[in-house]
Amino acid sequence: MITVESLSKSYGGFRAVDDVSFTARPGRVTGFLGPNGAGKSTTMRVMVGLTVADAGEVRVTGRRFRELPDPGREVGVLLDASAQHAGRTGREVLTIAALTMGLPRVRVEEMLARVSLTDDEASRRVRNYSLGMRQRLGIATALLGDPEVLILDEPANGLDPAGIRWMRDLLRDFADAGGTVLLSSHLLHEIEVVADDLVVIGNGRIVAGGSKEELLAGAGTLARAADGAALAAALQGAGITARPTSAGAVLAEADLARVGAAAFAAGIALHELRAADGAGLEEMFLTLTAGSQREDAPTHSTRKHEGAAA
Ligand SMILES: Nc1ncnc2c1ncn2[C@@H]1O[C@H](COP(=O)(O)OP(=O)(O)OP(=O)(O)O)[C@@H](O)[C@H]1O
Repeated sequence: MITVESLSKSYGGFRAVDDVSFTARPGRVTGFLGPNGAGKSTTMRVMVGLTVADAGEVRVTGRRFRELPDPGREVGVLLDASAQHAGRTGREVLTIAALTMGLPRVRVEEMLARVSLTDDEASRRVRNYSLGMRQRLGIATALLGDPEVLILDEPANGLDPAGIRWMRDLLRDFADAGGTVLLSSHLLHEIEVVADDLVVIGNGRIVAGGSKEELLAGAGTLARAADGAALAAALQGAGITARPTSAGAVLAEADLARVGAAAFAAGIALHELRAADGAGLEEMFLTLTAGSQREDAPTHSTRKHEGAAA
């Protein structure tokens, strides 16, 4: 369990994190979602004691991080996969971490196997690792102490599609075994597939939170017709809040039957009518974080890091 209460952090006069509160629960994968610069990394750094908050506090398994007697065995952390010492081999990185935590060396080999780093790769220096290999090594370090909680900042960066699938399965298994997972991303699709709960942050403030089902249920109905503008106008005429999406459809805040009936009454043939699901979630994400998006146009594939995948 991770509990964040009224957390605030400013840099100079700039409020990077503004009165943020949320909970990440055991047995669930919680996706921490927001555009670049929203405050995700700052919040996570405060969680693990790397940044001091101005106000509020974070409890991990009931205690502040600095009060945990054996933090590596309770919380697995991956904030920056490139922060490992470049001159050490992957196996050395894990061995040092294992020794620090008082774990047997056999655990190192177990973790290398768990993250699919081969013997040859484990013997290479980290400076020669690809970003995806660094992420795998970072995950291995996070899992080393068999923690209850995982805190991962953009863990899918640099992973290829098979690696992203592997990461999802790993996080799912971890949560299904009763663990708490908090993972951040600025890519909605990456989070949408794996997360049970979502916390959306924009401009340092929480703008939405809840289970994915709850958020999807509030996402409405997606309808498409030859003339999207005419459809939106007809739905609005019927008292339904409706707006065109970036993909040329209309997103309506009403159930399927009401939207279908309104289109029928207006003599508009629908090409598509379905629960908004992911499309609605994407619209919701862009709307909720509109004030903090860097681009006016809804660019869905904003990729900060090389190799980041949707
Ligand atoms: N040490 C610092 N000094 C000054 N400003 C900072 C510092 N760290 C973060 N910020 C600012 O705080 C804001 C939030 O940054 P943060 O890294 O938490 O965002 P983020 O949501 O993790 O973004 P991204 O998805 O791009 O990683 C940004 O505007 C950033 O420039």
